[in-house]
Amino acid sequence: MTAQLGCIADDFTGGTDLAGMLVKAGMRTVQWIGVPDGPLPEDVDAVVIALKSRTSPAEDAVAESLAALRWLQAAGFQQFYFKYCSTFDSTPRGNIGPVAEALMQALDTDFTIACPAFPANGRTLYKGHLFVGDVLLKESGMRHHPLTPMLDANLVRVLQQQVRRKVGLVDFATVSRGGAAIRERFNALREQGHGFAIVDALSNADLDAIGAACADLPLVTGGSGIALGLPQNFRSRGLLAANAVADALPKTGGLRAVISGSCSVATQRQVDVMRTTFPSFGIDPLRLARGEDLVSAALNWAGGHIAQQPVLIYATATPEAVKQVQGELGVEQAGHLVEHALASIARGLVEAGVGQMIVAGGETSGAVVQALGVKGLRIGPEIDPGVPWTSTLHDDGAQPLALALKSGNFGSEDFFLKAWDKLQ
Ligand SMILES: Nc1ncnc2c1ncn2[C@@H]1O[C@H](COP(=O)(O)OP(=O)(O)O)[C@@H](O)[C@H]1O
Ligand SMILES: O=C(O)[C@@H](O)C(=O)COP(=O)(O)O
Repeated sequence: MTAQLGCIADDFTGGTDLAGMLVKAGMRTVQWIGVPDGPLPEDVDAVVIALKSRTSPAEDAVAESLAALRWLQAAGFQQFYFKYCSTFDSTPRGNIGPVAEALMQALDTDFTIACPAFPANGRTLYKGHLFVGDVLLKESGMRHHPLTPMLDANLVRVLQQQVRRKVGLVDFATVSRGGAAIRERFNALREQGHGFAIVDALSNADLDAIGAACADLPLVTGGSGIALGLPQNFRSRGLLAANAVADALPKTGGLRAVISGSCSVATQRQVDVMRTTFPSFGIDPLRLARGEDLVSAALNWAGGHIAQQPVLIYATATPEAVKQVQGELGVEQAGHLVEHALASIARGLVEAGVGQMIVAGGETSGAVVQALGVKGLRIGPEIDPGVPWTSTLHDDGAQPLALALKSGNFGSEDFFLKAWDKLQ
């Protein structure tokens, strides 16, 4: 049996996070970059179509998500999943709400959940409030995100600003009573006219219970955590092969590089740690804006170091530095300028023999993967929760590239140092 869960992710790191979770839970999963132009491969239980729609204009995000949904429906998928960030990255305009509502309408369903919880990475929800580690979302590093600063932790309120349908809550008291109680609450909310339920979750056991309660929902929306609980629904209906886990990657060699465009607290730390022992090259957006050819400069510099050891090329900066750059260039212009430069550098590095590359940052990964012309990814072993190694899929027999698309917020501080060992 194939084609059980059809997923749409709003960015590429989020896509690999979700795909890695599904592989871990026993679903054979392929990730496509953008809407596929071919048929569904055989023996695939889940497909993740990764879009770069998190920060695009809402109408573009909706149109792309609907195109992805149409492909998944044509491929025979029955249940659908909209994956967004575990820190609910969005602006008051969206895109979580508008995309979710458009998918509901296309699927002719009047109810879904919204649950970004990912306890293994410290994202928990209590009484509708999202915590990142020990603090509320609005007190976490996400308040300084360059593109989607999150200033409110109450997700009922945040989502309500983005949608027409009413948003309700399934609180922890209900979640802790298990799948049947959660399903009852879904029904009650639906009868009261709610279209969305924010669902509390503090642990993986809660995610399992929520997953069980979602077995019959045509559309589930959330972070990657909820994906832990869904495969069991297909397994208990006899729809998954018994020993389906396949996280082995083809062998890749080549030179090693890290490209970092995330400015998250976690990535700043990871960049600092790598800089202390490995050659590194910083990209200054203001110099880019003045027209300096930092792409060639970075590639020339890398050529002198990379044969001996992994190199780091980064735009990662503190919130103060980012604010100053954005003040001079504008938020979007600064983002695009940096993403474009890092993507060109990544392409140059691959042309120069890089075969194993880590990219930090969702938007940054999107730009890099598009510049490399990557169409699909096979999912490999997990480096840290939410970040698997992947290898690029090619239909022309080309040598695959090992890619780790690291969500800005994820990974231990030695992530850029330890990740390579997981490829052996
Ligand atoms: N020094 C900088 N100044 C301004 N913007 C930057 C700087 N460095 C990176 N950026 C931009 O910040 C954004 C970071 O987003 P992203 O790559 O998604 O990281 P994350 O995964 O942490 O959200 C990108 O658009 C990137 O180009
Ligand atoms: O759910 C998550 O936190 C991640 O999978 C994710 O979406 C990553 O986004 P970025 O932080 O923009 O990399």
